Amino acid sequence: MEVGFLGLGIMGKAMAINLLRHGFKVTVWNRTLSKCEELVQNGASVGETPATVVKKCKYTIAMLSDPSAALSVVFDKNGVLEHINGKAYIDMSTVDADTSSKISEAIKAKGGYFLEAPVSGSKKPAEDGQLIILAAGDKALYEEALPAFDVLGKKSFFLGEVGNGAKMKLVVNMIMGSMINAFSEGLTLAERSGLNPGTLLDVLDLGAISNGMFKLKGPTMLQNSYSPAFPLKHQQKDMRLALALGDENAVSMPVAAAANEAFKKARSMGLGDLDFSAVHETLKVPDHSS
Ligand SMILES: NC(=O)C1=CN([C@@H]2O[C@H](COP(=O)(O)OP(=O)(O)OC[C@H]3O[C@@H](n4cnc5c(N)ncnc54)[C@H](OP(=O)(O)O)[C@@H]3O)[C@@H](O)[C@H]2O)C=CC1
Ligand SMILES: O=CCCC(=O)O
Repeated sequence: MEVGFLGLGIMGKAMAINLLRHGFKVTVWNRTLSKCEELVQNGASVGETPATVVKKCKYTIAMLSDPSAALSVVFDKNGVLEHINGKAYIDMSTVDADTSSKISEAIKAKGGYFLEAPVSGSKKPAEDGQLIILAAGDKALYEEALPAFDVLGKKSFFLGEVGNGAKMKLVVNMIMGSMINAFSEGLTLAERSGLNPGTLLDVLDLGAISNGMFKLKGPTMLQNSYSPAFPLKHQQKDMRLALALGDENAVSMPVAAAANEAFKKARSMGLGDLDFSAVHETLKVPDHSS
């Protein structure tokens, strides 16, 4: 199976390498061209623009930072739309349902096929082919894409009409962003009240709220180490988009709103490119209010 791959950031690079390792022929494109070099060393070809990749490949996957990047790669000059007639486009970026629907409508109007397929799971699951794929849109395309999804992920869900994958992803990340803030507050409270936060990690791990994220991020947060697996700026984008979904549906989300403020504060402190667990640093800023 020959696939195109647009966007070689933390996730896209790992996913494209995985496809190559499993025998897929992959043609890559990235806005910053130098990031294609490592993929070429792994056997990929390079396309000069999104349009040339789509022209060459029957299926093209995208993994881009946010709604504005996802729209630009499709609609701009030399973008996906130029050669989409008869071709398939699978956008795995985390965006909102409106963005996904705009892309879907434009692609279908030009005679192409569209599936949204955002993922749960971060850098390591991407490297290991252990993502959770949240697909929606063209069911026939979903079935054709399963050989690729089986390499990229441990489980794929088909969620119905375009937008449902985006919404599911935003709900999951809204929960995750709220949880990391509660966790960070707990670590800080333990430390400031004279407890050993390492012992708190052990206690949490034995109880009902034990989870993979606390296990993975707890030790590195205690070391103030935030090498990016999931960049904080993307987590804040997901909180913002999830809160907008809450607005549309009149769902009150005070916990998520507070978590979003913490991520915004972290971004204002210049931490946007670090891992999302760097939100922990916001609690270290002295509070002069008392
Ligand atoms: N990291 C993670 O753990 C996870 C991330 N996601 C989601 O996956 C997507 C990618 O995340 P991740 O790989 O971490 O992000 P990165 O920031 O590492 O990569 C972003 C990619 O988008 C490209 N890009 C950004 N703006 C534009 C633009 N205007 N035009 C074209 N290309 C653009 C970047 O190109 P360039 O190299 O030129 O900057 C890069 O290839 C995001 O939507 C994120 O929310 C989903 C699950 C987990
Ligand atoms: O969008 C990023 C999600 C990260 C994760 O699921 O661990």
